[in-house]
Amino acid sequence: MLTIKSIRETNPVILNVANMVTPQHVADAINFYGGSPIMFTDEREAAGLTNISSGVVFNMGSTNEATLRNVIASGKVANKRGIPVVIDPVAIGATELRQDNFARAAEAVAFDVIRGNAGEIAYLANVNWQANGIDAGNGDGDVVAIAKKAAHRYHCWVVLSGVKDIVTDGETTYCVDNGHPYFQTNVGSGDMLDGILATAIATEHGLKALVRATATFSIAGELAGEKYPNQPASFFVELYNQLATITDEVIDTRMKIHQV
Ligand SMILES: Nc1ncnc2c1ncn2[C@@H]1O[C@H](COP(=O)(O)OP(=O)(O)OP(=O)(O)O)[C@@H](O)[C@H]1O
Ligand SMILES: Cc1ncsc1CCO
Ligand SMILES: [Mg+2]
Repeated sequence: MLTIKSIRETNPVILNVANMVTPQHVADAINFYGGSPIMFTDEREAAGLTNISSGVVFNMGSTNEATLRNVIASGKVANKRGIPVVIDPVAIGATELRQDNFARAAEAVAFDVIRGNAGEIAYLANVNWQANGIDAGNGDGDVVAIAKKAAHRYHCWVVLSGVKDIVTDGETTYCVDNGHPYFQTNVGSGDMLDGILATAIATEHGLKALVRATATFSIAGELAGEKYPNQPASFFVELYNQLATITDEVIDTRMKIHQV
């Protein structure tokens, strides 16, 4: 089982192609959870940094031609070395450029995990959904079916986040029922989850590790929300405190997961 102790002992280096909005949030989340974050922007060190990493995260939130090259260069090395790749198709429904960029990344790189909200994963599953920019938006599709369809299409694990998080390999599917509405109030909580997931599977590769990491992040948010029930910004700072101090006992007690 993935434990907090094993994550902290492993202290895996997690390489990030970040977006321009939330790199500090992502670095802090990885660091407080027990990983060692590093960001880069120059393609000339993509291979060198991937070589020293145990997990990579590609956030497609503000990609340009240079960052897309970084994703492909790092992803190819990660695939060759068996280093897990997490990709976040931020707002992929919004523009054709985002869709082309994701397709180019998918053509060159095999992903271990796609993590997105319902609007993003619905786009990848070819299911009609009214996404709202970076936010999930509205749709009446079944999120379990959508996540499974995307997992089959890209041959990888999918974590579809929201009020309930769906974690699937396309066959075995778990629903995580923990969380707090203030996650949605804060920009970048999904990006932070990407880093948490990479840190988890860099420590222990498997669907169960992804499920536990997803629940851990949501439980940290529940605890933060209990401390600051009416202060969404304080919630976000407290989320870091909770990530830094959460224990396996608390996770075991509070975790609400079921197979669907
Ligand atoms: N209404 C909610 N209730 C409980 N938990 C939520 C809620 N909305 C989101 N979460 C949690 O927030 C985290 C991020 O998921 P979310 O779907 O908001 O990502 P996102 O839309 O990609 O965010 P961002 O683009 O701002 O980074 C997940 O851990 C998820 O469980
Ligand atoms: C606001 C925003 N724009 C591009 S990425 C990002 C952060 C949420 O992913
Ligand atoms: Mg997002």
